[in-house]
Amino acid sequence: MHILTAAQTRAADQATIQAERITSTDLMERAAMALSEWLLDRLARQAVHIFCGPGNNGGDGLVIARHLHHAGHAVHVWLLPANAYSSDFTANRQRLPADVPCAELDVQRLPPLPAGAVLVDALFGTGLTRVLTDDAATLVHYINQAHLPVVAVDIPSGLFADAPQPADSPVVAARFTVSFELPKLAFLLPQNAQWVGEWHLLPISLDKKFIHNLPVDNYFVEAAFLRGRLPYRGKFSHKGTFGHALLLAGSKGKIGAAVLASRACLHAGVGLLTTRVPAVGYDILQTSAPEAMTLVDPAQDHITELPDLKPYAAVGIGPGLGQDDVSCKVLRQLLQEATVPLVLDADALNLLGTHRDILDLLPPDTLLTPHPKEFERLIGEPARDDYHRLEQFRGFAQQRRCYCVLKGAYTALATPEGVLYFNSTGNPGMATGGSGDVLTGLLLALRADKRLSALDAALLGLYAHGRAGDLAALETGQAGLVAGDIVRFIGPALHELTAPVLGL
Ligand SMILES: NC(=O)C1=CN([C@@H]2O[C@H](COP(=O)(O)OP(=O)(O)OC[C@H]3O[C@@H](n4cnc5c(N)ncnc54)[C@H](OP(=O)(O)O)[C@@H]3O)[C@@H](O)[C@H]2O)[C@@H](O)CC1
Ligand SMILES: Nc1ncnc2c1ncn2[C@@H]1O[C@H](COP(=O)(O)OP(=O)(O)O)[C@@H](O)[C@H]1O
Ligand SMILES: [K+]
Repeated sequence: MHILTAAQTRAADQATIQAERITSTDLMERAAMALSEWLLDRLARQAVHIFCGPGNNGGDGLVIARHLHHAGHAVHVWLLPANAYSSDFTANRQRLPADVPCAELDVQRLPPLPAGAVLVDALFGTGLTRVLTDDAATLVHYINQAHLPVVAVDIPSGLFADAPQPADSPVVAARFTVSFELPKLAFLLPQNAQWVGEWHLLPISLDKKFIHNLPVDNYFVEAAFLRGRLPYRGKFSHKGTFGHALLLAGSKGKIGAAVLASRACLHAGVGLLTTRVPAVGYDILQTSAPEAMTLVDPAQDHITELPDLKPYAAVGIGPGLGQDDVSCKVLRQLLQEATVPLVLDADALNLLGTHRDILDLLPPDTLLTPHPKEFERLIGEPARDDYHRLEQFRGFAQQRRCYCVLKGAYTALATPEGVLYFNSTGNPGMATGGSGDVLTGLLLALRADKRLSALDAALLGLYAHGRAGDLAALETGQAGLVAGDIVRFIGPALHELTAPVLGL
């Protein structure tokens, strides 16, 4: 799915209006009708108080008021006074049945809101041009202080769709944000979670062709985008077909990371896996991942030597590696000698951050999987906010010609071309030690599979990792989920994305 800017969203509205030969009032009716139905599916008998601004977001609120009223709900409409109103606002103000209570707000004397009411925030949407002040700001504080459930129409009022706002700007804190057709960048960033709440998208048949042709550099990745991209396993395949991966992982006290990454790699369909561990990990790995071949390092506690790379189709390094100087030498040598795809995680990334000269050795198309703290160490500069971090991230992938992952609730992938793909799967149960090691193993298996491009391997891996976590959580609950549970569901998650055998 494309992630559009506010300006592109407006253009898509206009294109739809022209292509379908409808009026903007018709499109508003369609959008607000969909939102009314969303509300009607969830409302019991609560009174609904709808706050409407002067533009089309407020117009949506008026349409919603009409539909809820016709459905028999007690609705109160509150209008924010303004000098000018959009024409669709005015049209729908006239269409509001006379028996719906509707009043202009006097922000000096705001009415008490009844306990148990549901609030609908239709003050400002994508037309927000500046930070809210004066009456609008007072109203936002009043809504937030009511501590009642708020449903935001399109976007919480006061929040920019695709840019940061100054700290302490007034923004409605919604429990639900219900938007139309496509997600907004603002929904995907941790700094906005307190306002956006749980977000939902409603289809309103915007012009697909127009949207498809818009130049975008942010995408939201769902199953439909990936389904069928993982090639099926041909009848006469053998283990060589799926590649032989090498994993360098583990140090004393962190052999579990090597185990988790190895098991994930095996469950993701790798043909053969060799895992290099220090001697302390030999028994552990052979017992807990017997399908992996173990290549024991001469040193007891850290990996100190790089094995011959010739047999391998891809190499992963980092989980539980530690940051010993000798391991750093191994990393340096790997970057200098490798001619196959690389996956770098955890301590491999931390080592790149502390030995910045090795960064210049990164082979093109290397896949790096930092979480935000590791990313900060990697680039050596803290981000001002989540938007700034995304731009650092995009710039890093472009400058280093690599694929970089930024892990989180909506894990992002940046490509060497500077395009960002946000993953849609995963849940907070995965915020548990070892989940990232599982991702590394999974990605390593897909990078060892020569049938997949670097981009497809990364996108499929991120999606399948989150999906496996979602399937696991159905069984364990989120709190009960541990990283090993994710491994058990990698197979089913990948199966959902696999092309049908000889499918047309
Ligand atoms: N996407 C879709 O597919 C569809 C979208 N639709 C809906 O349209 C919404 C966009 O509507 P919109 O363009 O009329 O803008 P909106 O958000 O109502 O605000 C504009 C008004 O606010 C004002 N204003 C701005 N900033 C301000 C500030 N800081 N403080 C005070 N005032 C401020 C601005 O005035 P001005 O900047 O000129 O002073 C103007 O009066 C969109 O979010 C969705 O709900 C559906 O109906 C159809 C399908
Ligand atoms: N709230 C969340 N929602 C979805 N996925 C999450 C969430 N928290 C963590 N994850 C996922 O779990 C993994 C955690 O990785 P990482 O922080 O490297 O863990 P570790 O170092 O313990 O292995 C990442 O893939 C991340 O996207
Ligand atoms: K709104």
